[in-house]
Amino acid sequence: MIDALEKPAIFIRPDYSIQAVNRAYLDTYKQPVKLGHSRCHEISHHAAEPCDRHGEECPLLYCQQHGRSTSVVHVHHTQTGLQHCDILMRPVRDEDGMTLGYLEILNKVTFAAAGTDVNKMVGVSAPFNRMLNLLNRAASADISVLLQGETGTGKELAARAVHDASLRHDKPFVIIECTGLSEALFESELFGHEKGAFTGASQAKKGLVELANGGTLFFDEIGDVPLNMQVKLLRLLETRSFRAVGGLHPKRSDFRLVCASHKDLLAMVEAGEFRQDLYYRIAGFPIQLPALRERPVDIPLLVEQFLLVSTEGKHFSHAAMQKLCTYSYPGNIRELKSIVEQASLIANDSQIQIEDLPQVLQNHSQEQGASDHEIRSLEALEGDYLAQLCQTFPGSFEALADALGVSDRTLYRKLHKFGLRFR
Ligand SMILES: Nc1ncnc2c1ncn2[C@@H]1O[C@H](COP(=O)(O)OP(=O)(O)OP(=O)(O)O)[C@@H](O)[C@H]1O
Repeated sequence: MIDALEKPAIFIRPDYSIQAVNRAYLDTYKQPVKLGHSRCHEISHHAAEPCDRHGEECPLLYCQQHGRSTSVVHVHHTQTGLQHCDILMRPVRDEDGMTLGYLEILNKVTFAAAGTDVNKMVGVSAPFNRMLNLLNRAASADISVLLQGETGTGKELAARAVHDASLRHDKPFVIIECTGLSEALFESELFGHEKGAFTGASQAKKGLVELANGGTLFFDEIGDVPLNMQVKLLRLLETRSFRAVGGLHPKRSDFRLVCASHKDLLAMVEAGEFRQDLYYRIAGFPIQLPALRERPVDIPLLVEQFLLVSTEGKHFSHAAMQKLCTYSYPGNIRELKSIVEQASLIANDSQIQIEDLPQVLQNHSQEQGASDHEIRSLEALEGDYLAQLCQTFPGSFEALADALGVSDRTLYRKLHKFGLRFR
C-alpha cells in the first residue's frame, strides 16, 4: 500500500522504528533504511533521539497522546541538503480499533529554505515552521487566505508562496496595492475601462481583476480600503463578476483571493471601520505571520541571505552579530535587511564591526547595557559563555557538545540561535 503513495512515506511503530518504506522516501534521504531497525529521527534528522527531546514538536507523540492525525513542518537532512518537510502523521488501526502504528507522509515545502536562497522564504525557527505549515495547507486548497502580521514580516512573500505552491502557479499573480486608492482609481484599476469612458480614455484597458483570471489576486493592505469601496469589493468577491467603467456587460474572472493587512481587522470591524461581511468573505483561512522578535533564531540566517545579495564576501564580527540578534526590530525583516545593507556599505573591511551598525542599534545596545548592570538574563549569559567556548575550547565540536552534556544537534541549535560559529 505504501508503494502506491507518490510522496515519500514510511510506516512506523510507537518506538519510532521504520517497518515499511516506499521508493520516494528512499530516494529523498541519504541514510540507508534498515527495516525494523532504523528509526525515523535517525534518517530525517541524523539524530539519535526523537525530536521532542530537542524541543521540537514530535508528530508521533501527538498522535499517541491525542489518537488523531497531525501535521507539522520540520527541517530534514535530504539528498539535496536541508529541506523543510510538511509531515502528515496518521494512526493506522486494525478492525478492532487497536493502533498498529503510524503512517508518515512527507511533503517538501518548496517555497522555503533552511539555508540561503534568494528566491525563497528563509528560516528554521519553530514559529516560522508553524507558519509554513499553514501556508502549505492553504496553498493546496482554493480557499481565501488572510495574511496578518506587522509591517515587514513577509506578507507579500507569503502571498507569492501560496500562489507558487497552488494549482494556479502557472497563471498570473496580480497585486492590488490598496493604500491610497481613490474611489475613481479603485474602479478603473480593478475593473478596467472601455474606450471613451472618461476624458483621456482613448483605449479600452483591462483591469487587474480581469488580468488575474485563472490565477491569484492579492489585495495588499486590505484594511486601507475605505468603507464606501468595501461594498463594491464585497460584490466582486461574492459574484466574481464586475463591470468595466463605461461598460454595459458584466464580465467574470476566476481568481483565488489572498489579502494582507498589518492592521487588526477584527478590531476595525468592532470599531465600525471594516465591514463584517467583507471580513468573513476574505478571512476563509487567516494566518498570522510572526514578528521577527518572536523568531530571533532566524536572524543569523536572514543576515547571511541579505549579505549574499548586498556585498561580496563581507561578514559580521561575533560582537556585531550579537547586537543584531538582540535588537527588537519594529520594522521586522525589512528593517533587518536595510540594517544589513547599510552596515555592509559603511564597513571598510570585510568584517563588519559594531561601529558600522546604524545608530538605532547602537542606542538600543547602550540602553541594554545600562540595565545589564542590574541583572542579566540566563539566556544572555548562556550566549556569552558559548561565544567564549567557541573561541577557546581545544577539542572538536562533538567533544564540546559532550563536555556541555548536550547532543550535537542541541549545541548546533544554540550556536545558531546566538549567531555563533564554532571556530
Ligand atoms: N522569510 C524571509 N526570508 C527572506 N526574506 C524575507 C522573508 N520574509 C520577508 N523577507 C524580505 O523582507 C522584506 C519585507 O517583506 P514583505 O514586503 O513581504 O513584507 P510585508 O509584510 O508585505 O510588508 P508590509 O506590511 O510593509 O507590506 C522583503 O524584502 C522580503 O523579500
